Formats: sequence, structure tokens, C-alpha cells
Amino acid sequence: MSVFQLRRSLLYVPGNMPSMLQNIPIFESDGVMIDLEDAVPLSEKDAARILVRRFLENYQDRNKEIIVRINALDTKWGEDDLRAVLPALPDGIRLPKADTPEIVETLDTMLTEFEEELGLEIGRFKILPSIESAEGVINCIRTAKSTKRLIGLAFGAEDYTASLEIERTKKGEELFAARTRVVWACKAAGIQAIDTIFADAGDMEGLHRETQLIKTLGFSGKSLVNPRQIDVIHEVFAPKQEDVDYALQVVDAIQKAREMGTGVISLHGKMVDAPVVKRAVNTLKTAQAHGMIDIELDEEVIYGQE
Ligand SMILES: CC(C)(COP(=O)(O)OP(=O)(O)OC[C@H]1O[C@@H](n2cnc3c(N)ncnc32)[C@H](O)[C@@H]1OP(=O)(O)O)[C@@H](O)C(=O)NCCC(=O)NCCSC(=O)C[C@@](O)(CC(=O)O)C(=O)O
Ligand SMILES: [Mg+2]
Repeated sequence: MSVFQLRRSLLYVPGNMPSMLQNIPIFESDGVMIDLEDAVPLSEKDAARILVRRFLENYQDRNKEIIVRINALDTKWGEDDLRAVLPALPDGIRLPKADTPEIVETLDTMLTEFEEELGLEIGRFKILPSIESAEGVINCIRTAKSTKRLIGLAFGAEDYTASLEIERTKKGEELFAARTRVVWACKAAGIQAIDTIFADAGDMEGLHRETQLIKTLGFSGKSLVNPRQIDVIHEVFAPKQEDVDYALQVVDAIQKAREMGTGVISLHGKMVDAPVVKRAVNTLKTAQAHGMIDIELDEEVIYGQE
């Protein structure tokens, strides 16, 4: 059974803060996004990219996914950021303000050139574009299919609400349509949807509520601003034991149904058919990724394919 990569928690770490960078190895997030963009003041842009490169060169035993958020490619820093950090081999680049598929394609081409220059496999560096404006949301369906390098699309609600000239609320009603569209784009392209930050690092209840909501919508994880947010996210994304047990029963039941020559069966009085089985398999894959179960799932047998 394939195990999809967990990206529940991607923690931003400002690239100009040595005291924060040095703790990256001990954070229990699934990944970190070292930031050269908005967390870094203009006066420190040049120093930060050198600091990040040195940090990555010394961080040899990587224990989590490392993504660097560069400055946008239409700024005077974006290309220098790439040139500085790529030789230190981050796993991927988060591209802010990815308003169009064309800007992601430009980054794709630049990464290919850097890979050739550095003698690396083409496609080694992944891309996580940020959808954080009205234009970005409108174009995200094409952006999600713009290159094979994409690990997902990340929604950025702070810039998105600024672009709409509205306030961001904790309830998040103003974000619903954009979040939904980003999820559709990602699911249609077979990549992950990563939700925006929750800025109030002291409000764990609010974070819990928002994470529950975005999980329900189909996001795979969230960007974070503070290490204290990691446990809350992981708790919400952990599959519940009762759901895993039920998914195992569903898989068992459908195989018995097939042996009886039918594609539908009743389990505890509820109908089990193909979509129910698909959801059960998703639950089991998630449980597998969380290390909760270790079983071989033969999807051809489960789905009844020849
Ligand atoms: C939020 C706050 C100020 C709270 O400060 P506080 O002082 O209350 O923090 P405390 O909890 O008291 O800190 C306790 C200890 O943890 C250390 N510590 C804290 N945070 C740490 C961390 N992130 N990494 C490593 N270490 C950390 C700290 O140094 C201290 O260490 P020590 O002194 O040794 O005890 C602080 O966390 C922080 O600056 N966060 C990063 C902010 C940032 O990167 N923003 C840019 C990315 S968002 C964006 O751009 C939006 C977006 O573009 C995209 C999108 O949505 O995806 C959009 O448009 O939407
Ligand atoms: Mg932003």
C-alpha cells in the first residue's frame, strides 16, 4: 500500500533569526518553511539568504521536509534567493504570490537550469505555490496543473483578504469560497492542499476549530507560525481509532460481498458500496501514514478490478 507524505504541519521559521533556525531539528512538525519573504525586513534580505544557506549546509541529518519561501520572482530578491539557497539543497521552494500558472512555469524553468548547473536530477526541487490573491484564486485550477514539480497549493489568507480589501475573521466565512476552490484545484490535479496560517498563536481553541473546518473541506495540512501550534494540528489530523476499525470492517465486508457476487452489502444496517469503500481505503492509508496500522491492502482486490 502506498503511504502518502504527511504534510499536516508546515512551520514558518523566519530566515533572519538564528535562534529560531537552530531549533528546526527539534520541532516535530512534518516540515518547515524557512521564510525569506514577509517575515524578513527589507534591510535584512541579503543577510538572511546567506544565513539560511549556511544553516542548511550544516543541517545534514534532515529529519523533516525543508521548504524555503523565496521572495516573489518579480522582486529584486527572488532570483538571488534561489541562487543562494539551492546549492544547500532544500526539498522545495514556496513561491509567494503565485497569481498565474505562468509565474510557476517560470520558476519551473529556473529550477531546471539550476539543477543542470548543480548536476542534480531534473525535478529534484519541488514547488509549493501560494494562492493569496483574487487573481491567484481565479487561476488556481490551471496553476495546480502547471508543472509536475508541485507538491500542492498553499492558501495564504492574510494576503488574500488584503487583496480583497476585507478583514480576516476567526470564523472565516470570508475565506470559504476561496478555500473550496483551492481544494478542488488540488484534488483535480492529484496534489495536496495546504491551508493558511492561524495568526493568533495564543488561541489554541480557535486553531483547533479552524483546523477541524479545513480538514473537513479536504486540506491535508496547515501552514503554522508558532511551534506551540504543532500538537493541536496533529491531534485534529490523527485518524480516530473507531474510524480505522470501521474502515477495516468495510474492506472486509466488501470482499465478502464480492465473493457473494454483489457490489453492495449492509454493515451494521448501513449501506456499503464503492464510494464508501474508497473513503475507507483513504482512512486506512491515512492511518498507515500515521503509523497506526501496518497492513497490506491490495486495492485491486478491494475495488474488485480484474
Ligand atoms: C507569531 C509570533 C510573532 C508569536 O511570537 P511569540 O513571542 O508570542 O512567541 P512565543 O510562543 O512566545 O515563542 C516561544 C519560543 O518559540 C520561539 N518561536 C516562536 N515562533 C517560532 C517560529 N515560527 N519558529 C521558530 N521558533 C519560534 C521563540 O523564539 C521563543 O523561543 P525562546 O525565546 O528560545 O523561548 C512568532 O511565533 C513568530 O514570529 N512566528 C513566525 C512568523 C512568520 O514567519 N510569519 C511569516 C509567515 S506567515 C505569512 O506570511 C502569511 C501568508 O503569506 C502565508 C500563509 O498563510 O501561509 C499569507 O498571506 O497568509
Ligand atoms: Mg502572504
